Amino acid sequence: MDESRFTRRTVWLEADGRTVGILDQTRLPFETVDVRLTSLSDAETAIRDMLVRGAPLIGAVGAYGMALALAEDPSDAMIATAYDRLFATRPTAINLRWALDDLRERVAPLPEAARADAAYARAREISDEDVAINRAIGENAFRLIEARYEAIGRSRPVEILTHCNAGFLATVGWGTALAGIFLAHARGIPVHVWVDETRPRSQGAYLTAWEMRWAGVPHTVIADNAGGHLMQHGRVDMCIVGTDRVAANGDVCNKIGTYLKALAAHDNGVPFYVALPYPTIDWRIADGVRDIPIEERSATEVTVVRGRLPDGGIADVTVIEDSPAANPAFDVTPGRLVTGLITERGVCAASAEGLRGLYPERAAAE
Ligand SMILES: CSC[C@H]1O[C@H](OP(=O)(O)O)[C@H](O)[C@@H]1O
Repeated sequence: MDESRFTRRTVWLEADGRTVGILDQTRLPFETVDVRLTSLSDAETAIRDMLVRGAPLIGAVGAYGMALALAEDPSDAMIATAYDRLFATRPTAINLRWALDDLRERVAPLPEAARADAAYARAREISDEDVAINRAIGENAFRLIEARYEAIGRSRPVEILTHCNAGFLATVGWGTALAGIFLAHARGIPVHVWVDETRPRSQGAYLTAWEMRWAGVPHTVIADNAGGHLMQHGRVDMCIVGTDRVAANGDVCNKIGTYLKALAAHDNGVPFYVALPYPTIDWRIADGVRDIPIEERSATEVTVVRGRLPDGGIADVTVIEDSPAANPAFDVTPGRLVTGLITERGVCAASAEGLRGLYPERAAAE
């Protein structure tokens, strides 16, 4: 298998060693457009306006954003300014804070002349580590899919439901929730993926479906409200989703609508898995439902939809007029509704004990 297909750079460093390249995900699936980031402001805009999105990818671009800032001005004041401006772009995905904390800790002790190079080098390390971690998550998820295939007597494809986009577009490579699906398909285990469209930004319909077509994985896009019905009628063998922050008690924050899928899965005895790399764990939050900050995005994301016109052009169309709209971008699923957390180290219960068992050194350090 040509694994490079799944490590398409969603973020990369240009040959000049300073300019940062990204795939503009606001244009997918209608157009494939690369954008060059050359300043702190460019990185801020890219994250805030979701040209890049997905917790691990936001973390990697945040790291490059710090490097871009220090290339402009390597002062202590710029470290603080860049940290605050990048941190403020999106409040929920913990990977952004994790990356900014990491960069600040590494560059602050250095002489100003060494800071930019060190920041670029660390941003590259974070990016490369993300690809490796997600590949490991994929292997652990693959084993769950393979076991499910055996459990159904290898009689038909494994039916997997996913929400939003947690594929390679949400990371630097491989993805989290989708990594195991890519591996199962490539290794000849038949799978079919129910792709929640995931309103209002439609990351499922626009991005996950694009990845499924890219990888040749059989899939069907469904309205967000269809998943419960499919589970009720035995059409789903397992759910696998990504996450933007997992609290120390195992509560899972993910795209709005995830909690409703978890409730339907629990009610119908469908295993509900969440895939995540270690930077997505927030050891400082004891109760995710209570304490994870939920991003409120613009109501226009609900009232305006991007699509292709009959003449082939792309346009944003207002589909809701003259009424107020609300747009909480995430919700939190209690760990009791999660069958297991799939990490690079293995699968554990969505609980404080489960997480401490996989990451004893990190739990102790916080
Ligand atoms: C692997 S993290 C993917 C995660 O991020 C998405 O949020 P957004 O598209 O708003 O950045 C969504 O919650 C996905 O599950």
